[in-house]
Amino acid sequence: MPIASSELILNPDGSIYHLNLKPENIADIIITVGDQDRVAKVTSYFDEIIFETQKREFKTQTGFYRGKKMTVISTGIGIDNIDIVLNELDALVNIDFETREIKLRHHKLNIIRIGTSGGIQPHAELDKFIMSEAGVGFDGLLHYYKNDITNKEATKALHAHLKVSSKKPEPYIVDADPDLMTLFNTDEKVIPGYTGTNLGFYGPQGRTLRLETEDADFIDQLVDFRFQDKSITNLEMETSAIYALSKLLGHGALSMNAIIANRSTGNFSKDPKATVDSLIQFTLDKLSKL
Ligand SMILES: O=P(O)(O)O[C@H]1O[C@H](CO)[C@@H](O)[C@H]1O
Ligand SMILES: O=c1cc[nH]c(=O)[nH]1
Repeated sequence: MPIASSELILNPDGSIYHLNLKPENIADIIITVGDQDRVAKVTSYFDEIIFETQKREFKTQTGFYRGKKMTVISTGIGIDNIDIVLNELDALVNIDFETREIKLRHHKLNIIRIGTSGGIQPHAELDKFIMSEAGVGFDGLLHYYKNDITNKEATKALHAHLKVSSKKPEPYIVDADPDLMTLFNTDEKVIPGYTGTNLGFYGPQGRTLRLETEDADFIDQLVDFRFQDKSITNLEMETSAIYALSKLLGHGALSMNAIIANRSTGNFSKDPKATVDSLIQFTLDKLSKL
């Protein structure tokens, strides 16, 4: 059955609705960044850029780094944009836009996020790189999809540990791609950890400016959580959904996080741009060996 034009929406030029991309515009290695200005920072290290486009916050450039074809795309901030970016990237490789049918042979992408994040454990120090071994989702997106892809033991341990308002979405934990983790984990610069993802920067990450939060000890509860030898090291706003949708759609995913704030010490990086630049170069070097 062809997918209806209200569901798979194509622009008049045949590109997909939000991303403005056609299947031939993307590589199998996809780097996602939140900030649209970070796209050009990544591709400034490319040997060649062969394609670029932008619609809203979704800026894309495709090119070659050390002979490897890669696409860099900005997702903007938040889980809602990840739902769009992951579904549309998958459609580009796994749905035939002419027939609107799902292709018989599955095409796998490797999706690597280069993001910024706030450390919540003392060892998630400013300007370090956290490799997310798992995404801990407080956002609820996964519950809108039929799924059986969570790390069940870790999720169960988190449910037993957390004491928060029942009005909040049920948290879920999804593991990173093991092959991508092996590629990135061989470097002393990398700190492995579980990355908490939530649907806001202030209240949902336990920040109070003028508003009081419900569950005032939420971050303390996250700091104290342990599963085997794992702890939640950092918080940001995309990783859990990237991991969840990648796993559901059969793609590999890994999230790399530049720690620019540390919530346990109350400090912010003196030079976040330099830290992000260093993570970009580190990630590109690793991906050139994929
Ligand atoms: O720097 P990026 O990749 O946008 O990531 C982090 O920064 C934004 C919040 O400032 C959120 O998107 C969060 O996940
Ligand atoms: O604390 C932080 C820092 C960056 N991004 C976030 O989402 N949280």
